[in-house]
Amino acid sequence: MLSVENVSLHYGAAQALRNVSFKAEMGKITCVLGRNGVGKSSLLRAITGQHPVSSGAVSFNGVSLDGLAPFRRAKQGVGYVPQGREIFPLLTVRENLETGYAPLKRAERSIPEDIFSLFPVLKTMLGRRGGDLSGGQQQQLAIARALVTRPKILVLDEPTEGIQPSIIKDIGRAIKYLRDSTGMAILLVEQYLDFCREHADQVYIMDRGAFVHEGAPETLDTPDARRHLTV
Ligand SMILES: Nc1ncnc2c1ncn2[C@@H]1O[C@H](COP(=O)(O)OP(=O)(O)OP(=O)(O)O)[C@@H](O)[C@H]1O
Repeated sequence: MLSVENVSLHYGAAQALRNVSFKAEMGKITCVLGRNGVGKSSLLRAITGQHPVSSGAVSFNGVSLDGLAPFRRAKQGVGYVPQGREIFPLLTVRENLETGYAPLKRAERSIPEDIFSLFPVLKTMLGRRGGDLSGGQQQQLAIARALVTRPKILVLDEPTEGIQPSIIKDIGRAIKYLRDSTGMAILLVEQYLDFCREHADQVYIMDRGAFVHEGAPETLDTPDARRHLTV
């Protein structure tokens, strides 16, 4: 499992995470909810190594990730789908997928076929440039690219943001399939309450850089939880 213990993170003098601790278990979908700017992306940056933590510890399956560069975390099995997708617009879909080879040994460098079962549209668009895809197709490509790295934990930053409902459904189906078929851990941050309610096994709510609520998805409907989610 992924374990985050007492992590704080600063941007200069501004503190974005305050002594955050939580766990994301294998074979479970863990969802972190919160309003704009409460620190959700910062939490994922701390986990993936995109930004250094000021204090605290992050480990995955007993291996400390502290101080490791992002590509070394990818080698440990941390797959990242960043906010805004960060597709390479001038590379083709196939080339975007192949950037996921970077942490793999030469013999492992192939595109797993089940990516195309999850997201069939990608197979028909392998030769198209990433920048020509719709937002929803780019999100599917970003998830597929992370899957090429053979992650043991998939970390997604607001995967439903700006995406049409039919593709949100496909993404929901995909993460459930991945959880059930591979037993990987899935950690996602979201503002979209219904998506978390429907798919999460465990939810956390973040407010001003700290967790203020933890429980099963049904607990999202309590007044205490709602207080931290309404704008
Ligand atoms: N690179 C940065 N430099 C300075 N401050 C930053 C930086 N990135 C984020 N912040 C600040 O840190 C706080 C947490 O931001 P973060 O992006 O983690 O929030 P978030 O919950 O992911 O929000 P959103 O839903 O808008 O992505 C915010 O106050 C934000 O303005």
